[in-house]
Amino acid sequence: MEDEENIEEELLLVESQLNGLQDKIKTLLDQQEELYERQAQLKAMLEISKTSRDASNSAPSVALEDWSGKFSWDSQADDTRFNVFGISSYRSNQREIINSIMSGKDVLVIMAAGGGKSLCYQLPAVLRDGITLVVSPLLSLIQDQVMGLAALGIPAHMLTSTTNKEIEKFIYKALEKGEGELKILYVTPEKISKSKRFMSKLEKCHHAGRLSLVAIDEAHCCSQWGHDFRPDYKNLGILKIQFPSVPMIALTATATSKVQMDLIEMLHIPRSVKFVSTVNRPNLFYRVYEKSSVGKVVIDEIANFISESYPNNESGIVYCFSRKECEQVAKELRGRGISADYYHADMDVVAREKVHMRWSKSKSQVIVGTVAFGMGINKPDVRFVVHHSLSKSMETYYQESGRAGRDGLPSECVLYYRPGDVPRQSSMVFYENCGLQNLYDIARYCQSKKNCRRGAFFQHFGEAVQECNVSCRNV
Ligand SMILES: Nc1ncnc2c1ncn2[C@@H]1O[C@H](COP(=O)(O)OP(=O)(O)OP(=O)(O)O)[C@@H](O)[C@H]1O
Repeated sequence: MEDEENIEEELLLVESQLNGLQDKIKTLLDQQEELYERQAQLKAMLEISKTSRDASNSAPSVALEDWSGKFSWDSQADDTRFNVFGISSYRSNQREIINSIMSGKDVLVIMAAGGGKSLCYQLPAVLRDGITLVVSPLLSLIQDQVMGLAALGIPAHMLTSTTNKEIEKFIYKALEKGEGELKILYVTPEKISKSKRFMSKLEKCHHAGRLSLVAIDEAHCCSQWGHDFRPDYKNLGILKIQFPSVPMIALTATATSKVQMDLIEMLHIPRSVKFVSTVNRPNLFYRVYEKSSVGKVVIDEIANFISESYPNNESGIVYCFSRKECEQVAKELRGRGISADYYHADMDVVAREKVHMRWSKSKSQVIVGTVAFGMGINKPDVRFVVHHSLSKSMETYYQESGRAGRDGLPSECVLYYRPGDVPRQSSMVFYENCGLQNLYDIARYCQSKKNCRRGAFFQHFGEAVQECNVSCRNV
C-alpha cells in the first residue's frame, strides 16, 4: 500500500518534470525557428548584396530608362496585341519588356508561371521585320506554341527531329533566301549545339539582316544551380557570340539571384535589362499536413481531400517520391473511386503521352507522377497539387506546386510531411550542388508553424516580404 503511494507520488513528480521539459523544448524549438528564419534572411540579404556588387563590377551599367513611356511603335503594338493576339490590355511588366526589346536591348525576364511570358517575345516577333528564333526545351511545349500561333494566323514553324523533309526545306529556304512566310521558328537547344547545317543557314539569315530576335524560353535550364539543368542549354551562349547585334530575350518563371547571374554570364548578355516580377501567386493556397507513418492512412486522407473538395472531376496532380510509389498510390486512389493514372520515367514515351493526353482532356482526374511529370504541362485549370512526400528543394516545390492555377483561379497546394521522408530524399540529393542545404530549407518550410507560408518563397527568391492578405492555412 505504502509502496503504491510512493510510486504514485514519484509518478506525479516525473510527469510534472516532463511537462516542464516539454515547455522548455517548445520554447527552444520556437527560438530555433526564429533563428533559422533570421539566418535565411541574412543569407538572402548577403546574396543579393554580392550579386548586385558583382553585377555592377562586371557589367557596364545599363542606363535606367522608363520603358513604360511613349515609343514610336506604340500604336502598332496596341493594334497587334488586340487584333492579332486578342488581348485587351497588358499585364504587369509586359509592355515594358516589349518596349525594351523593340529598342534593341537584351532582356532577362523572370515572371511567375501563367504570367504571360510568351507574349513578351511573340508580339515583338510579329512587329519586327525578319524571323525570330525561339529556343525551347521540350517538343510538347513547342508543339503547343506553334499550334497556338497558327490559330492566331501567325506564320510559325518548328524544326525538330519530328519535322518532315518538306517543312525542313521550306524553313531552310526561308532562312537562307527569305522565301516563304516565316515569322517565328522554334527549335530545341540540340539544334543549336548539334546541327552545323542549321547554324550555317541561321548565319546566312543573320548576314542578310533577317534574324530579328532570339528568345530563350525556360532559360533557367542553362544554370547548374537551377532546378532543371539541361546540358545542351550550356551551348546557347554561341548565339550572342555569332549574332551580337540581334537582341536576345531570356525568360524563366524562377531564378534565384545566383541563377540570374549565371544566365547572364552563360548567354553573354551582361548589359541585359532585367525584369523581375513577384514570385507571389495570390490564387494559390499552401498547406502542410502531418503525414501518418501508415501508408493507407495517407492515401485515405488524400482520397478524402480530393473527393470532398473536388467532386466534379476537377484536375489535379499528386507528386510521389519514387516510381513504385506512384504506381501504388495511383492504384489505391483508383480503389477509392478516383480516376488516377501514374506517370514516371520508366514508362515508354507513347504510354506517357497517352496518360498526359487523357488528363489534359480531363478524361482522368489525377496524374500521380514523379518529378518526370514536369516541364511541358500547360493545363491551365489544375485545381490542386498534392505532394505525397516533400520535394528536394524550395525551388522544386515552388515549380511543382505552381502547376496549379495557371488560369488565375483559386487552387490548393498541399504537402504531406513527415521527418522520416527527409533521409529518403537526402540520398538522392547528396551529390548535387547545395543539395543537402536545399533539402534542409524545404524541411524547415514543412516544420514551420508560421501562418503565412508565402514568406518562405519571398525569402528563398530574395524578394522583399509582402503582406499576403490571404489565409494560407497552416494545419
Ligand atoms: N495581358 C494579358 N491579358 C490576358 N491574358 C493574357 C495576357 N498575357 C498572356 N495572357 C494569357 O495568359 C496565359 C498564360 O500565358 P503564357 O503561357 O505566356 O504564360 P507563361 O508565363 O509562359 O507561363 P508558364 O511559365 O506556366 O509557361 C495564356 O493563356 C495567355 O494567352
